[in-house]
Amino acid sequence: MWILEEPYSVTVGYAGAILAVLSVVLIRLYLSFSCGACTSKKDMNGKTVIITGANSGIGLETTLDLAKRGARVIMACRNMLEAAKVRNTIAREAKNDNVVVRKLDLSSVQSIREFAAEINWREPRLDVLIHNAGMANTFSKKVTEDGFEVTMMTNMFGPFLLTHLLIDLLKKSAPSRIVVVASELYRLANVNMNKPNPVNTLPAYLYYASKYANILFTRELAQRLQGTGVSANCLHPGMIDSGIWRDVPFPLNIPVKIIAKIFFKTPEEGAQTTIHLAVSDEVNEANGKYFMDCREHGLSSDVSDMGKAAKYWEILEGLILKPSDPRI
Ligand SMILES: NC(=O)c1ccc[n+]([C@@H]2O[C@H](COP(=O)([O-])OP(=O)(O)OC[C@H]3O[C@@H](n4cnc5c(N)ncnc54)[C@H](O)[C@@H]3O)[C@@H](O)[C@H]2O)c1
Repeated sequence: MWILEEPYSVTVGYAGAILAVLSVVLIRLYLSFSCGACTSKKDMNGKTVIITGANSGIGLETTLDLAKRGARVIMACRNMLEAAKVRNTIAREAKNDNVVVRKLDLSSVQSIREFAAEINWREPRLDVLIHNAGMANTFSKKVTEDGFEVTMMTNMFGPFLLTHLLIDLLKKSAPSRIVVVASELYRLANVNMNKPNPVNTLPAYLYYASKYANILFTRELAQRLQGTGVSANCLHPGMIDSGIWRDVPFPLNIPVKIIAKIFFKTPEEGAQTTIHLAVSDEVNEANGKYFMDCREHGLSSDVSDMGKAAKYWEILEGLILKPSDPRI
């Protein structure tokens, strides 16, 4: 075996370490330059924005940016204690006291109805609704108190119900916007029209399916809202080093954490396309589109199928809406 003399092996060791650090720095630099940043300087004074899942990751960074622009930001969160702490930091940093926390658990029909009732009662206007909250349940199958599979409920059925319950306020405040945080991982899945509430499907697959459903939903929503002054667009934030990976089980979580630290973007970088869709005048005319790095992107042909989107919409109506709920 060929063994280096000690001074050489130390030199090679140092050189290797320097090369590794340099590679990571270069990767990080590339990631931050390749990430399209929202360039709009738009002031949001007088505008009200609701953002779900606002207390961590992409949602937190989006909230901070919108608060700095002067918006009234309603942080719709599950964990009130955690959200209140984050809210205070954001209000201080943004010098905006008009940031409030409201309780919303998207996995509970009752919580969604209570949240929407409070908003409709308290808020005179709603300019932007951002469906940001999301969860990825890797292995454990879970059914909610209402009998829905938890990932589909949180990521798709809940936002569908919430949109219906807030649509009159959005229309009253037009021009207004709905922004849906989907994912490029939609390409790995499909929705099952015959089994829309897939309680016995592999949970990891359902994250991808819920993101596919988010895109179908946005496209049909945009079509139905034409002429109302309310637009709906969706986006992929990039691969982001956020809490979404927290449920990856041991020992898989260790390489995932390392990969995320090196190769994924920061939550601040990940928030840019959401912010762009929420504020920028450049997207005034966009409706039913998919964005990435603050630019419009193409979709696969099957998720662009409007017949499929219309059919899925009707299934969701039957699954989650009451006859007395507003229809879009
Ligand atoms: N991180 C990524 O690489 C990535 C990639 C593509 C898309 N996304 C999407 O971005 C969005 C934001 O995720 P993130 O990466 O910031 O992760 P995150 O886990 O930091 O944020 C998700 C937020 O959703 C909230 N949430 C989860 N379940 C909820 C429920 N039942 N009711 C209310 N709130 C709930 C969480 O509390 C959290 O605040 C998600 O929709 C996610 O699917 C993330």
